[in-house]
Amino acid sequence: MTANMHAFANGAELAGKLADKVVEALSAAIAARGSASIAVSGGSTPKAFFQTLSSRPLDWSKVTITLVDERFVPADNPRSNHLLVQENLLKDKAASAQFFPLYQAAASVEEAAVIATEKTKSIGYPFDVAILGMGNDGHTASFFPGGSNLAAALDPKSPRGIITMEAEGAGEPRLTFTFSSLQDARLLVLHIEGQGKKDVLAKAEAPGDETEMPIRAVLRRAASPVEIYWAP
Ligand SMILES: O=C1O[C@H](COP(=O)(O)O)[C@@H](O)[C@H](O)[C@H]1O
Repeated sequence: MTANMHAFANGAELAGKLADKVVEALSAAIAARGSASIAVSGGSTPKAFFQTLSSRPLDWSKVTITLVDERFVPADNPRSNHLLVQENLLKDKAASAQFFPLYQAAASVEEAAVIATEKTKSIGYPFDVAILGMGNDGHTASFFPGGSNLAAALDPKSPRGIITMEAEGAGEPRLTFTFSSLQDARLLVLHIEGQGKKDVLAKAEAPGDETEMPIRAVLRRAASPVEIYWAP
């Protein structure tokens, strides 16, 4: 489908411009439907963007925030995406937003996925905004090459909701929204930084199997245009 590249001089400039774009999309959703939703990624890339976004004026009490994916670890674990969002986004002006975690204190990751799917249904689809990241192995969300549930995660016929993923490169078992849940977000962003990630993107844009670089599913088949935000 369509991908539009937005390149910036540095991460701070990117964080500001991406926050502008996201606030515009969330404000439009509130004006049109009375509420707004955003699914965000974890990892090392989004920290500065989260901090910038959290300081922006908006009726945050009408905004629901969730995660694109999560590790099967509680929120006090340093590797938790929830913790990253808690410390960098759910503060300042954005403190009044509602947050839906994916991690559930269930006996198994499978059970947690069922509970999280049920709980996040009330957010409503499509998401107004989904911000994806990308790993150096070409994964996005928790769609990992060689992942245990990769085929189901990428299948456009799989239902919206959360499924489990285990993979060599993933560390802990993961919880991830399916491709069908994310690909039609009203604003669909791929946020990457560094020359290395730009090179990975170029490889993903070349011919090759989706399962080798699952970000290809988004670049090739997302219903919404993919807005790529990049800085060196
Ligand atoms: O495992 C994950 O990694 C990706 C990319 O993370 P980064 O550290 O390279 O920015 C992230 O998008 C995803 O949400 C996270 O769970």
